[in-house]
Formats: sequence, C-alpha cells, structure tokens
Amino acid sequence: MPEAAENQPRVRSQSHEGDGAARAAHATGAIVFADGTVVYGDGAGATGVATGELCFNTAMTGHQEILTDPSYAGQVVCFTFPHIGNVGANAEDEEASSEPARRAAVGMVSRATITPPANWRAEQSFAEWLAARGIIAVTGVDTRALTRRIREKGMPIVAIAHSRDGGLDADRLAELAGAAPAMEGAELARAVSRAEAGDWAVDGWNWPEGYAEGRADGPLVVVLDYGVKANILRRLVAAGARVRVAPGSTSAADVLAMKPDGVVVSNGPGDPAATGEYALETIRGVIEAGVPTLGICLGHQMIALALGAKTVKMAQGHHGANHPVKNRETGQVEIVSMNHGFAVDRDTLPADAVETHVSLFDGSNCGFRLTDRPVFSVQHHPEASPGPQDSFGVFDRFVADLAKRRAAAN
Ligand SMILES: N[C@@H](CCC(=O)O)C(=O)O
Repeated sequence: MPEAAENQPRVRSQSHEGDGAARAAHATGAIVFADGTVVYGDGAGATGVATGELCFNTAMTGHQEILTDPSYAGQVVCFTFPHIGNVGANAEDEEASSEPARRAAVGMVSRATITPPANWRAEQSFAEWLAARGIIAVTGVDTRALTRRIREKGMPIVAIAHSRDGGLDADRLAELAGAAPAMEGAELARAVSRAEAGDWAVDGWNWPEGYAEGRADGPLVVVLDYGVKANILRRLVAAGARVRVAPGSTSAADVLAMKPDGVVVSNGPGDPAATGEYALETIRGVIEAGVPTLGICLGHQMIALALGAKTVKMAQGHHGANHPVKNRETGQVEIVSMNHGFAVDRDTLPADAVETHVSLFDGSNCGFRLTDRPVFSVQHHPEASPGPQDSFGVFDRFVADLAKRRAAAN
C-alpha cells in the first residue's frame, strides 16, 4: 500500500470488515461520534449507553488502575495495547480512594476480545469486573484507527453503547454524543471528592505481603481531595507522612486549623479552569500562610491558576505509562505515568516560578516551583499506578523536607 494511503486515518471496526450493514444490525457494541461516525464492535462489561471524552492510553499493563483513576471521570479510554484482561482484576489494584471517587472512567475500548485472567493476583475476570463496575466496553475495534483520528482531530465526545441483543440506534447515539457537554468547561472534581475529612494509613504495596499500615509519627500532610488516587496517599505514607484527606471544598481556615506540616493538592477530573474559585481560594490561603505545598496533575494546574497563570486544552492530551519527562534542574529524564488533557501555559507563570520539568514528547510544561515560597508541583503522576516508579522521589523529597522543617521549628 502506498505510504500516503497508509497514513490516512481510517475508522472502521476490523472485526466487522466486509459486511458493514449486516454486522451493524447485529453488533452488540458501538462507539458513535457526534458527526455520525460509527465504530461497531462487540459489547462487553456493563450494558447501556454512556457519553464521554474519548482518549487513548498507551499503557501496556495496569488497565484496572487506569479505569479506576478518578481523573478519568467523564472519559472513555481506548487502550492502544491490544490484549486486555490477562491480569484480571483484584481488590488491591483500586485507585479510587473513596466511595464518590469510584465514578471514574465510563467506557473502555480494546482491539482484542477480553481474555480470561492468567495471574496469581486475579480475583475476577476483567470482563466480569467491568460489568460489576458499570463500565461499558466495546472490543474488536480497530484501536489504531481511533487513535490516529484522535491524533489528527483531538479528543471527541462520543457515545459508547453495549446491548446484548444488538439493535443499536446509531442516529440516537450520535444525537446523545452531540448533546453531551464538552470536556472544556467541565467541572467534575466535586462529584469525585470525599464528603468528610478522614485519616489514611495504608502504606505502599510490597511483594509478597501486599499493603501494610504506615507509621504514626511523621509530619502531617493534609491532602485536598479532588478525586485523589489511592497511590498518592500510599506513597505519602510510604515516605513517612501521617496523611489526612480533606474534601476539595475545605476552606483554607479549616485546612490551617488541622495544623498541617504540608499540603498536597490532588489530581482530579475535568477542566482545571472550571473547577472553581472555592478551590483556588483554599490553595491561595494555604500558600500565603507559608505551608509547604505539592501539586499533582489537576493539583499542579490548580496551583498555577491560583497564582494567576492560565491552563489550556491540549489537542490529544497525554495518557500512558511511558512518557519521558526532563527535570530541567538536574538534567535527568524520568519515564512517568501521565494522564491529562489540559496543560499549564508556561508563559503565564508568575515571575517567582521556575519551570522544573518539561515533556520530551511535546515540550509542554510538566512542573514548576516557586523561588520565594515552599511550593512545587508536577503535571505527571509520580505515584505511577500504573507505570514506572522513577518519580517516587517526589514524595520522599517532599516529606523529608517537611520533617526537616518540623525538626528545625522544635
Ligand atoms: N483533569 C485534568 C487533570 C488530570 C489529573 O489530575 O490526573 C486534565 O485532564 O488535565
């Protein structure tokens, strides 16, 4: 095939090649765009219809962690890795850290039919787990074509549907996709934040024991929860912190009343610019009080906004477990976990901010620190889950600095 033709984005379900109309009538799964594009496949997981922003994720493993990451609320994840399900699902690989945070990804798309588990940690097949979790899946899809379309045209809002009897109404699904809200302007963090503050004591996962309890005497870190991933909390505990998680709506006065040694502004779904003044006021109050503050992903974006900077919507976003990020201060490159569709506009950062990290994929901002206050933040996910653990040091450095400050103050 000539090179030019090969490079054209083609959206078509490979499993239904050649007999379009007949297969369309019997297909049990579909992904439908507002412009009427229909990708038929085989329904799996939960039945029904959901709408959301379609993104692609390049991780080869950790699919349960991805789909339970609350930052994926309102999104449908197309996995570029073809085979899903070998590891199955288990209760430990859960990234929602509270009941509301279980409203994470609404849909999943894969190339191959979901395979039965072949892993000693599996407690359930991935297909059963998807159904129990209410996640609609469509398999047998040409995920490369979908990914190419996202790369060319950005992340679309789609309807994803699974009906065991077929009979999917593509026109109605296209209407639903057209009527669904855009991700830009979407305020999604409130719905996945816990309602009550609470302590978190679970340490990191270690083979072969699994999770342990943390120590009780470290510096106190208050985490502002906009849908915080469990492994952020576990890595803070593993770094030696006592962790208290507070709803994202907590006021600065209430955070300061907890007498934190440090504050973490969490990851979370939706558009940071729409997340709300309530959050920015709290973040500003904490920073102005001089409390050391670390931001992660949405938290990074929210800290930037609180300091007067701007965020922008990215065309295709970063979603994967293999992204190179360069630390501009040390020259070191870390391979990191990524999940974001918005980015901080570096040109709008305040004068006292130094850009510390950049993406080596597209040069976008991946971190900054303030020169006159103990504030630093990163766009990537140093907690991994899934992904390489190159950036665990972010937690170790943060908590060690808090311990040093506490010792100096006493
Ligand atoms: N929702 C934000 C942040 C994601 C996160 O915190 O993981 C984005 O897509 O850019």
